[in-house]
Amino acid sequence: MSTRIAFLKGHGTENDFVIVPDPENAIDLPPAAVAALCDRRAGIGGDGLLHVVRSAAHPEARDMAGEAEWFMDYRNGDGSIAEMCGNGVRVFARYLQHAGHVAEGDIAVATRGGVKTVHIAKEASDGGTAGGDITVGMGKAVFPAGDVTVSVGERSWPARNVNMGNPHAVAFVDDLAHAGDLYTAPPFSPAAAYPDGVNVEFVVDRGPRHVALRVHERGAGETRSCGTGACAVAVATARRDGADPAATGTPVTYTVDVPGGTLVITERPDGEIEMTGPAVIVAEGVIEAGWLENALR
Ligand SMILES: N[C@@H](CCC[C@H](N)C(=O)O)C(=O)O
Repeated sequence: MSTRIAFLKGHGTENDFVIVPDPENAIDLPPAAVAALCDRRAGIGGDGLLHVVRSAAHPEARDMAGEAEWFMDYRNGDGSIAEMCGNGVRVFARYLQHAGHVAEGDIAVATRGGVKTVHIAKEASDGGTAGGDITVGMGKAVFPAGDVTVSVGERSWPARNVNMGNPHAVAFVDDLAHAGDLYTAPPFSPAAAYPDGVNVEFVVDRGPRHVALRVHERGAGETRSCGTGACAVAVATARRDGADPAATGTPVTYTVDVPGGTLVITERPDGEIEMTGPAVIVAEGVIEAGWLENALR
């Protein structure tokens, strides 16, 4: 482990990340190091960590290097690995722009969930400091068969099993407060539905094609936003509402309010899902020499 590591801090709708630029994949980031960096009291703090590596330098991304120069090696805040992070990929693209690796417009980013197309919009004409919104082609949702139940305390709900590269259980509730404090992961059944754990979204209606969610993320706890979760919620809500773009040939758009902001999700007739939202770089610095070694003792 190098003793001096440059980092940045960023967020997308308040889903926040420690960003570790490491083009040549020279930094060893075992799960305990990631958890120490994401610790909100003793570390920098974040729901997750974005390890920024050239695809050609990472064994999991080498075969995507021809399509996408950069690989988002995403880790959850507890150090576990996830297939995809929707807010993370927007913040990742914002970092690449901030560092001068890419310009506004279309880029490709390699992820464990495949290559994602990302569009970095021009900065808003009002000169907002966060830059323009970023739109990500999130791929298609998969609906694994079988009923799932999610519970919190005495209450339980049927949930829609949606896979956005990573697993989600989407439960429609009468009141977001019914999700409780979400200090622990909501139990689900059957256990076989999610052998590797699950992200659980609780959803209420806000208006026509407008919903709000709370989320408990696998590997992070309750967060202020989840991009893949918002996509899972949009498609689950569309099916509940009888809206299927593949059947009608018309794209369907949902506005998804999350505790940390708003995301706009469109499902196209070919099943491709696009997510649009903000991505902000907050700070940058250097990790104190020796701190990580001490944290890992
Ligand atoms: N916050 C993310 C999802 C991160 C991964 C998730 N916790 C998992 O383990 O699948 C997002 O914005 O999609």
